[in-house]
Amino acid sequence: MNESVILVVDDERAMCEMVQTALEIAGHKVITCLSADEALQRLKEVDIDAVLTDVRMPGTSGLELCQQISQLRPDVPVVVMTAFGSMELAVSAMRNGAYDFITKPVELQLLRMTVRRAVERRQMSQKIHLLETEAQHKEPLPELIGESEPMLMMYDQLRRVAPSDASILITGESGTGKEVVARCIHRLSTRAERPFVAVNCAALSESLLESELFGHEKGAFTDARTQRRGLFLEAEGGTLLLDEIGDMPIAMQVKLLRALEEGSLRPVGGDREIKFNVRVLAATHKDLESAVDEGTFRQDLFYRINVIQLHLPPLRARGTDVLRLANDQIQRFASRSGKNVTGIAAPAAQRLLAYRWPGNVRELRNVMERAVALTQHDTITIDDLPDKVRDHRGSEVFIGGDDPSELVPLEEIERRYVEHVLTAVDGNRTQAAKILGVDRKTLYRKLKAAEEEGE
Ligand SMILES: Nc1ncnc2c1ncn2[C@@H]1O[C@H](COP(=O)(O)OP(=O)(O)OP(=O)(O)O)[C@@H](O)[C@H]1O
Repeated sequence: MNESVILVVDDERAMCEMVQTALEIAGHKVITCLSADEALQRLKEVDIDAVLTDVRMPGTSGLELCQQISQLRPDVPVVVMTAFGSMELAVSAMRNGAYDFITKPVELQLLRMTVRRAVERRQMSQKIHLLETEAQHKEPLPELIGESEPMLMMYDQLRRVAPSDASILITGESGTGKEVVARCIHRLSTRAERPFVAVNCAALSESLLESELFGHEKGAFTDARTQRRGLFLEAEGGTLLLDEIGDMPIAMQVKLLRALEEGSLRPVGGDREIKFNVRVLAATHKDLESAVDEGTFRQDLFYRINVIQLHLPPLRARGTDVLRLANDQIQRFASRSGKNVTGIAAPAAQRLLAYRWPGNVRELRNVMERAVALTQHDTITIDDLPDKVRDHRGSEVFIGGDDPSELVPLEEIERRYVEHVLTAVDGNRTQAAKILGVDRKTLYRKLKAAEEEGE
């Protein structure tokens, strides 16, 4: 049992001291309070494992204290000390949420036993809660396919951050599923019943982007024949995803930051400020920190949107998720086209695992759509795969032939081998690091370098 903290509440100082000594001998840490109000304050400040309280006290009574703790901190067990013979008081304390009672004069052996039981109960229920939330956090999410270790870690993080209102920056290569993740955050947030709106900041010129986001008044510019509300106001109460934020023109970045800081915007051509209540998510495949260094992305905006970062691993780091995703796509495309295709033949599966997927899940989807359309079998074969996938030799060949033009640098061999090991262990980095004989930090560094190279 870890060292536990017991809060002892009694208006008699001598009683507090006696109980304190007895419990400290038993290895507990003890905090004493002379009133219930002081105890409630301490409960807010310190992680208390159990409370031991007198019932009759001036001001807030021990019974009221039981009631308040059972509402505010139902996880903290309360043991009441009642005078010998006042059984009714003990019963009403239990009705008010007390966990147990002991009678005064306190028998020290019994006191220690009762307190130990209360502490054990709390630690047990904490453990159960932890296990329950861990299990829940690691469960896959319905929108996302993938059970590899890096994806499970991402789901865990996503579930933790979704309910808060914080800005989240979703990073990852193109086609890794950043928009799907943004929708998922919205669904798990308190804003789920309100709109989710996404805009691609790279697709619009600066002036169009401003009117797209903030709206415009009628006649604000040549084409503005009618008034437009803009996406911020369309997303009112909900979530706005600013996709490809790394490509937002710098002048627009200034206007966006101002709007985010003030929680209000001014439509193009308008002269009034309109308040909005929108959670902003941003996504990018670019390294924004480097963009800040290069002066193409404003540092103040970076800090504003990067409160929490969720990183999506590239598909090549997700082990056998490639096959899970491929099978899902096959099912979709087969049922759409009415073809009877049910899976992937083993040699084709090997090629899918070896290929680097620079376009990630989007590229895989296109490859599977084509394969389902082409195949004349009930499983996808090597012949149904495009040349780039079929001919990719990936990690099968570590050393080329004798032809010097086929030989590759040592670094490339290392990268291929790291990927090969990661695929074999289904993306489990701890296991991969063990096999490779490096610590996890070194492995992370190597993966990051490989990821940057792949971009
Ligand atoms: N884990 C996943 N499970 C199922 N489908 C996925 C997953 N990840 C991505 N997809 C699908 O892959 C396609 C690309 O995903 P998405 O548009 O979210 O990627 P992105 O990272 O936002 O790309 P870009 O950076 O180019 O905007 C979509 O059709 C999406 O539904």
